[in-house]
Amino acid sequence: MTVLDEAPGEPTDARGRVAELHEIRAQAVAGPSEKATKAQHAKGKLTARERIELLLDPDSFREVEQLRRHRATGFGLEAKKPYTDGVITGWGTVEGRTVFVYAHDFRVFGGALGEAHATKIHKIMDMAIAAGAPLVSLNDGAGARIQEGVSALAGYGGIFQRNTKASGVIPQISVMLGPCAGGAAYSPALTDFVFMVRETSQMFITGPDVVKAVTGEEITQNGLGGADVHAETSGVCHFAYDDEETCIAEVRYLLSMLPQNNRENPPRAEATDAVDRRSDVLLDLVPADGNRPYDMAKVIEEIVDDGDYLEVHERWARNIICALGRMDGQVVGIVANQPQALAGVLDIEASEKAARFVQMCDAFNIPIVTLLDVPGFLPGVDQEHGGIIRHGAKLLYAYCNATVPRISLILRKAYGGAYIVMDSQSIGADLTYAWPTNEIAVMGAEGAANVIFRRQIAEAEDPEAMRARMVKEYKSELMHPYYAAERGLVDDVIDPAETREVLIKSLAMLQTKHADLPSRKHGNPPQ
Ligand SMILES: CC(C)(COP(=O)(O)OP(=O)(O)OC[C@H]1O[C@@H](n2cnc3c(N)ncnc32)[C@H](O)[C@@H]1OP(=O)(O)O)[C@@H](O)C(=O)NCCC(=O)NCCSC(=O)CC(=O)O
Repeated sequence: MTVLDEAPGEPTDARGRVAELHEIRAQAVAGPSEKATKAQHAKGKLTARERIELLLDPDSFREVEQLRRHRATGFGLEAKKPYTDGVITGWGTVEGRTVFVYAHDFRVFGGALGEAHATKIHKIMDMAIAAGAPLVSLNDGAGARIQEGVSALAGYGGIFQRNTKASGVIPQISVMLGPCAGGAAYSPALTDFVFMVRETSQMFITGPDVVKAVTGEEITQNGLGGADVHAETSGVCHFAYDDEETCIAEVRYLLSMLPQNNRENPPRAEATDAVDRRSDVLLDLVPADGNRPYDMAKVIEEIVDDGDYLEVHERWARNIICALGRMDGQVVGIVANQPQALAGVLDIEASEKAARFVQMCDAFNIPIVTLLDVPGFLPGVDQEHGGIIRHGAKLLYAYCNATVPRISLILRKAYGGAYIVMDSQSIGADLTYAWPTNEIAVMGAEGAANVIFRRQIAEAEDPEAMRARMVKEYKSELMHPYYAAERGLVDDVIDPAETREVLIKSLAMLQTKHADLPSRKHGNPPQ
C-alpha cells in the first residue's frame, strides 16, 4: 500500500505536501520489499539502484518518472502498481560527462517490460539522442510482461526503432546483469557494445524449456546463453566478467574512450608516455621467419601509451585483435592479425568481428591503426559454404567506407586478398608503413612457385631442386621488402623500434583529415 493507493487527503499546508512527497519518494526508492532485495542479493546480483550508483559519479543521478505506474488491468495487476513500474531511468555523469541510463528492477515483475515501463525507456532514449550523450542500459528483465500482452511487445518495437535511430549517433552500451529472454535480448544486439557477467546473466531468444519442447535438446540456462557462450562462441557479447562490480567499472573505462556523440572526437587524455619512446624489444617479439607464431597483443602493449588498452571481443575470433587504446593521449582503434591463433588468417568470424569494430570506430571518430601479419583468407569447404565471400566483404566494405584517419603497418607477411582487405593503400588507407621484414605478395613463395612453375617442376630431372630454385627466384624477384616501397604501395619502410613515434606523428598530421562520401541515403553493405 502506498500513499497514493488512498485518495490524496484534503490539501494540507505546503509542508504537509512536501512531507508526503518525501514519503512517496522513499517508497519508490525502497522498491517492493526487503524480501525481494534479499532474494536479488542471494542470487549474487545487485539491485538496479546499486548498479546505477556504481556506474555514475557519486550523487550525479537525476531520476526521471520515478513516480510512474502502469494502468494495466487484469490478472490482478490493478492491485499491484509499484512506483517506477520496474525500470529506473535518468541521467548522471561518468567522469564528469553526461550519460543516460535505464536499469530494470528485477524485484518488480521480474524486470519484465510492460507498456508504462517501455514508454519510460522510450523517453530516456529520446532524451539521450536529443542531448547527444551515451545511453547505458542495465538489463535484468524477463522479456515482455506477459500480463500486458501485445502492448508489451509494441513497447519493445519502440525501443528497437530508437536503438536503430541512435546507432552511429550516440554510443549505446548494453550491460546484461540477469536472465534476459525474448524481447530483452534483441535490443542489446542493436547496440554498440554488450557486457555480460558470468553465472548471473544469460541471453536467449527462447529459454531451455522452449528449446527442449521444440528441438528435444536439453541444456542449462548458462549452457544456452551464458556469458562464456556469448563471449567465445556466438560473439553476441563483447566483454564478460566474473562480477558486476568489475563489469560496471569496465563500462566506465570504455565510456572514457568514447566521444559523447558522432559530432565530437573521443576525449583526449593527458599524455603520460613519451612520443619518441623506442621499442627495440619489438625486434625480439616478432620473429623474422614468417611461419613462427608470436603474440600480437605484446606488440600492441608496446606501442600504445603505458601498455594500456581495452580488447573488444577478446575471446571470440581470436585470430584477429580489436582494441581501443591511446597514443599520445589520443584514442585509437587497433585492428591486428594474431599469428598466435590460426596463424592470424582471416575467416568468417574474424571478418565479422573486425568489420563491426571498424564501423564503430568510423562512426565515433576514432582513428584506425591496422597491424598486418596475415597469411590470407582461410581456405575450406566450411568457410566457402558458410559465406566467407560475403562475410569477408563486410570487412572490405567497412574499411572502404571509413573516413576516419587510417594508418596501416605491415609487420611481416601480407598475402593476397587479405592484404588488400586489411586497409591497404589501394582501399584508402591514408598512410601505409612496413617493417623491413615485410613480405607483401599475392601468396607465399612455395604456393606461388607451385602454380606458375608447375610444368617446369614436373618436367625437371630433379623436381625438388627445381622447386627450390623457382621458390628462390620468385622470392628475390617479387618478395623482397622493398618491392612495394619501390612502387609507392607503402609510404615508407620503418625501423620497428620507431613504430610508436611514426604512428603518433602520422596520427597528429591526420587529425584534421576531412573526407566526404557521395551523397546517398545509405549504402547497401553485405550482410
Ligand atoms: C526470467 C526467469 C528465467 C527468471 O527466473 P527466476 O526463478 O529468477 O524468477 P521468477 O521466475 O520467480 O520470476 C520473478 C518474478 O517475475 C515474474 N515474471 C517472470 N517473467 C515474467 C514475464 N515475462 N512477465 C511478467 N512477469 C514475469 C514472475 O512471475 C515472478 O513474479 P512474483 O515475484 O510475483 O512471483 C523466469 O522468470 C522466466 O523464464 N520468465 C519467462 C521469460 C520469458 O519467457 N520471457 C519472454 C516473454 S516473450 C518476449 O519477450 C517476446 C519474444 O517472444 O521475443
